[in-house]
Amino acid sequence: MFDAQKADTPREAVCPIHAPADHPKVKPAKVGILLANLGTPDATDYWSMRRYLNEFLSDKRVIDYSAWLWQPLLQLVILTKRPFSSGAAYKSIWNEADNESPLMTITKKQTAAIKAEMQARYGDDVHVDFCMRYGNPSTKSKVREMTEAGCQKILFFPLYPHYAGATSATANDQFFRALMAEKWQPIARIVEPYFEDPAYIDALAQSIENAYATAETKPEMLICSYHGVPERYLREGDPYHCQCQKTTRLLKERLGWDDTQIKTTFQSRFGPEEWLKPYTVKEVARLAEEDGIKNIAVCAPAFSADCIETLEEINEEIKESFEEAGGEHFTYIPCLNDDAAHIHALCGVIDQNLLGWVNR
Ligand SMILES: C=CC1=C(C)c2cc3[nH]c(cc4nc(cc5[nH]c(cc1n2)c(C)c5CCC(=O)O)C(CCC(=O)O)=C4C)c(C)c3C=C
Ligand SMILES: [Fe+2]
Ligand SMILES: [Fe+2]
Repeated sequence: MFDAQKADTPREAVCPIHAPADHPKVKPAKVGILLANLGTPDATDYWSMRRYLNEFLSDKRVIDYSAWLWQPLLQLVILTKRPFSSGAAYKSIWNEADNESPLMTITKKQTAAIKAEMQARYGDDVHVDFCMRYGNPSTKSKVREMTEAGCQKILFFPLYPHYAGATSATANDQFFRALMAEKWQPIARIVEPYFEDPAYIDALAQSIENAYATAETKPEMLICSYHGVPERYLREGDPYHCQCQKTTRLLKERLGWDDTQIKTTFQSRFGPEEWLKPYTVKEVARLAEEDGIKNIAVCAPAFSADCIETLEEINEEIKESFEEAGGEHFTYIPCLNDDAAHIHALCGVIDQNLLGWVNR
């Protein structure tokens, strides 16, 4: 005799007497771990670039101007030109072998490594996958897949060490929108920013120590170049700037350095507003011209994976700016990507957030 009081899950509590014969099959409960990154174009041609940039730059969390003012400018001016220039920049770093952008390739590798680690710890109780905020694979499609696979709980993990409205918050918004479409909404948790996590700081420090140990000539200064946001966002309450400054401080302390050896800068300014300063592209030129610094290293702690902003903007444009100003040696230190120490740090963050949901 069916006993609803003894049923383990609410789905089992569907009374067999009253449930119709075609009642959806109940799947064993699983926990979904959904990693999220920004998104990237599907290809470098004009229309693929336009679709991607349109979705990205129409997001009010990214550009918060009134749609009445912004949309005509975006559709009629920016999206007629930028898809060409950005497409050319993507072309210079494109992963031709897999016909995808580096951000996509690296996110796949990170997901596979985290999946292996999580399954070793928790077996088939966990289901690991990734989605993107813009473009493919969409957040909505992955939430659907996870629910379909029997995930009654989902841990959503935006792969940004720092909180910013333009990154973590908009990824979370998209996740919540996806949940709105679910008939039986899974229980959800969101992972908080992990920039202070000692294992993340340690992984960053190790990558810097390795780069310094193998550099031809030891860099005189390390530039921590973070993606910028309009300076106004800080005044309006976005904590991103403070979290970046703190990351550099924690890194400096972990490396046992002083203020002359490490510096915070911000890159990727877009549009006419003032963004967070100093701007990386100007600061590296100033260091070479005014301070006579010949040898620098640049790392990008705001990015969990190498992408257009690091491989093209830092390692091509910013490098050029340094060299044109008289700099001689420019070392780009890659993002943590799928380094073992990074995967270990990310899995540690996931473990903390799974407490009470799974047993080892
Ligand atoms: C225009 C406003 C933008 C804000 C604000 C912004 C914040 C922001 N972005 C990242 C991370 C990434 N941005 C990437 C690309 C990218 N960013 C913008 C604009 C803003 N970003 C544009 C227009 C683009 C596309 C490329 C271009 O045309 O210049 C990427 C890389 C994606 C890839 O496919 O490689 C990442 C990652 C952070 C962390 C951030 C604020 C904290
Ligand atoms: Fe960006
Ligand atoms: Fe850029």
